[in-house]
Amino acid sequence: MADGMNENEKLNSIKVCGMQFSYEGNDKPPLFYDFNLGISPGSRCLLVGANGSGKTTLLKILAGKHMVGGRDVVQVLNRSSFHDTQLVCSGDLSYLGGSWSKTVGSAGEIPLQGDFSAEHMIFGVEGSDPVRRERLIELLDIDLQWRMHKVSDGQRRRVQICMGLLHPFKVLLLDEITVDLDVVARMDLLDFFKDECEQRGATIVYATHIFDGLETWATHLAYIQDGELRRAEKLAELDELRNSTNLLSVVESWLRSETKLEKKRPVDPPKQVQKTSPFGSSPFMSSRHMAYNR
Ligand SMILES: Nc1ncnc2c1ncn2[C@@H]1O[C@H](COP(=O)(O)OP(=O)(O)OP(=O)(O)O)[C@@H](O)[C@H]1O
Repeated sequence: MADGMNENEKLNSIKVCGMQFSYEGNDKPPLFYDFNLGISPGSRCLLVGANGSGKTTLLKILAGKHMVGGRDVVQVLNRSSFHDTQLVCSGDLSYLGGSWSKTVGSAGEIPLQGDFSAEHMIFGVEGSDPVRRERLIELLDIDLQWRMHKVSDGQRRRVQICMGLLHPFKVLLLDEITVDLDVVARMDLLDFFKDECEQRGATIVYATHIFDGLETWATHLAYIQDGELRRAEKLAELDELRNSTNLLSVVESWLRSETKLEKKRPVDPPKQVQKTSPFGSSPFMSSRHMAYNR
């Protein structure tokens, strides 16, 4: 189906098996416990859920920013997203998150303190294809003379998005990056993403609270509540959507009817053991549940 992909990659672009995750120093039950997810190549999967349900955390785990369990627990393109740094360095795996100061896709950490032009930022990303770069600059209507510390939030965001998309990703993780964009930029970008999936077999996971125009854009939907996967299905097979005006009302009804989930199992080993452990909270103590932040 997808150019440049081997047989293994065609099975699942993203695979999460029995994942457990807690934020460090957190006494609460794990945010994710025995979490499983599989996303096939070419999918455009919406990730929905209430504030605090775990969308950003999940995307960051998939992006390899937190180490969770062993190499086989979180796999992107059949490789461990945390351990295999080539995934991000090569541009195969790209993450576009909320904050500009964070890693911009395969472009690395971007300092924003100085007076940089959009041109400086965009052309500073090495190894990008000039044709793709021109297409993105045009699509996002970027003026290369923009001074990054003087532009609007939306204009700054366009440059960030452009940089994150310069390399032809195989898996793209989007954490609500369209909030600052005007409606034309947003719709053009969504069309671009659709082309990327249909023409190159790229896979996109998009966490958002804005559902305008997504009924026909997305192929799949994953709904999480309090770190638990409640629904994961093809959008075309979503019964509620047939009897509803739009996706917004479907998701709204899910969130309104959420009841508190039963407490997940406490983290092992039990606290008492941890307290009496000779290792205390040593960072060298190996734990399947420990999160290492990148
Ligand atoms: N750095 C952190 N340390 C400890 N707890 C955290 C941290 N970041 C997030 N959390 C907690 O993890 C849970 C999930 O947060 P997350 O940001 O993944 O939710 P979200 O679904 O992306 O929310 P939103 O829709 O508001 O963006 C929340 O209860 C939050 O308080």
